[in-house]
Amino acid sequence: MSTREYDLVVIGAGPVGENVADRAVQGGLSVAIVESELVGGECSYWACMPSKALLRAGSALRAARDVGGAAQAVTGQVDVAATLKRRDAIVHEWNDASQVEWLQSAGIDLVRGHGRLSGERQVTVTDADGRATVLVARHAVAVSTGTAALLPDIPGLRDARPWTSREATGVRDVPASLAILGGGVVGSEMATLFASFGTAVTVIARSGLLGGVEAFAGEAVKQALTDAGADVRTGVEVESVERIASGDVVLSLSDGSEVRAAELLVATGRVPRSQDLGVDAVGLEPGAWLDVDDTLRVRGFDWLYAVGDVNHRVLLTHQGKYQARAAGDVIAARALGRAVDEAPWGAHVATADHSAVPQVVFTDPEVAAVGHTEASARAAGIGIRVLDYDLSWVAGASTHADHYRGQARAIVDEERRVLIGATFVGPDVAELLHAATIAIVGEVPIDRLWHAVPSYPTLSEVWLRWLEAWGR
Ligand SMILES: Cc1cc2nc3c(=O)[nH]c(=O)nc-3n(C[C@H](O)[C@H](O)[C@H](O)COP(=O)(O)OP(=O)(O)OC[C@H]3O[C@@H](n4cnc5c(N)ncnc54)[C@H](O)[C@@H]3O)c2cc1C
Ligand SMILES: NC(=O)c1ccc[n+]([C@@H]2O[C@H](COP(=O)([O-])OP(=O)(O)OC[C@H]3O[C@@H](n4cnc5c(N)ncnc54)[C@H](O)[C@@H]3O)[C@@H](O)[C@H]2O)c1
Repeated sequence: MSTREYDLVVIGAGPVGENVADRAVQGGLSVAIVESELVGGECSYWACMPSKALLRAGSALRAARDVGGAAQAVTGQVDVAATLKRRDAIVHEWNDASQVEWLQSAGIDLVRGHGRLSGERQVTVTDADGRATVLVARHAVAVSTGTAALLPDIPGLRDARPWTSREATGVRDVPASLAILGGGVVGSEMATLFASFGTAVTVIARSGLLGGVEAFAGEAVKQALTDAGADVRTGVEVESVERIASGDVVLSLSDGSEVRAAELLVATGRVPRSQDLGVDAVGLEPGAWLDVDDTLRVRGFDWLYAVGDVNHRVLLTHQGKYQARAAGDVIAARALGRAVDEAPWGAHVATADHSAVPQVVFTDPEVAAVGHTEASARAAGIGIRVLDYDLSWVAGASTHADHYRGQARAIVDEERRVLIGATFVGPDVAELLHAATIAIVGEVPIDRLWHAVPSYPTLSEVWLRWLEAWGR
């Protein structure tokens, strides 16, 4: 067994761990990063990148079909083989050589193998041949091990060999039919994707689609999926699952009906990858989320940090990377005795996690949201005004597409007279989102927004319509 010493040891080289390590090196620390699978993590190989690569062909085709002149040039369906090939290129054929090269260029030492905490400031890494290396951290250990798919306790489910998001995003043989359990972000995006491939999709959701965003967004996605031929069943649960002799999967639902499909995708949320992480060696519970303060330090420790999905603050790559920038900087500052800025919106805290999280869901239509929804603002006791506008009424929508359908909602804090939430639903709304994020984080007074003039004719003119609804 060999022992090596570093200022910081990071476990997990997903997008978040990579960024913690990079910032700490830039701050003057020596850093080792431990990875058991591929450098780049879930996001690069089995989540964000392959899913968005696969969804793009369908969305580009839908966009062209709704523009007279372009529509006439579209004579076929999505070319599935070509789409899978493009996905393979975007995930670098599941080879992490380029990410390893980047780690080297950034001055971060990679230790391949499974990392486990083996004591205070100590990580033991076991490689594929069973050899152990002990990494001693002079200052801190950061856990960025992410999440795995949650499989609910439904009779027969595990034996039916269901897909998780990994099999769906890594698909090679597109099934003729697919049942999807769960109507959250993964379920809705994968339903959109496989419907675009011509698969007969059935979604089974116990409530509506996309809980957590404004209800009109989930309803628009449900309508579009139904229009695309998918069977979307909401308000039902799966009671049991069986893979029958023919190879199909049969699901028995709470309303007495059955669904039969070639494959079943389970998209019912995530569990933290803390089960086999040695957290019990430092008094924490295996399999639990790691609870952190705003500097991403695990509560009760002065040397242990948890950054990204595994801390359960926000399960999104960009927000995890934002946390990583704060964590890498604060670890270096604390190690080297520099000033720490822990005030809200300071350099060393992830304040935006609480009030300004942006997310784009790449369904048809796209859903882009940041900050509060009407329901979350009211639940927080904030006095608000809701400004709704039909996106198809702005001039830009009529040139963008022939039958543009969309909706936009702003949530304004009446007392502070600032925007605290925005939701856009419609084709190509993703790029509208960042302006709203800036307005929320910057707490731009609504009266000043009158001077932020959207270009004509763009979809951004919805900002003007919101202001007109607010009044001056
Ligand atoms: C299908 C799908 C699509 C998604 N799409 C988007 C999207 O479009 N946009 C978005 O913002 N978010 C998206 N997400 C969420 C996003 O994938 C996560 O928020 C992001 O991957 C979290 O990054 P992370 O670095 O914390 O964890 P991960 O990306 O999960 O990386 C963790 C790394 O740690 C390694 N690891 C785990 N345990 C150990 C150990 N004990 N020892 C050594 N290494 C270990 C793992 O192998 C992995 O490489 C999607 C998720 C899914 C499932
Ligand atoms: N575009 C993006 O930003 C993007 C894309 C995919 C995933 N992600 C992130 O990845 C994370 C995981 O996504 P997800 O869709 O797995 O989780 P989720 O939490 O978004 O949705 C899970 C859904 O499954 C339902 N569910 C849970 N248990 C169930 C059961 N026993 N039976 C039926 N339904 C059940 C929940 O009610 C919920 O609607 C999310 O936090 C999401 O933000 C982001």
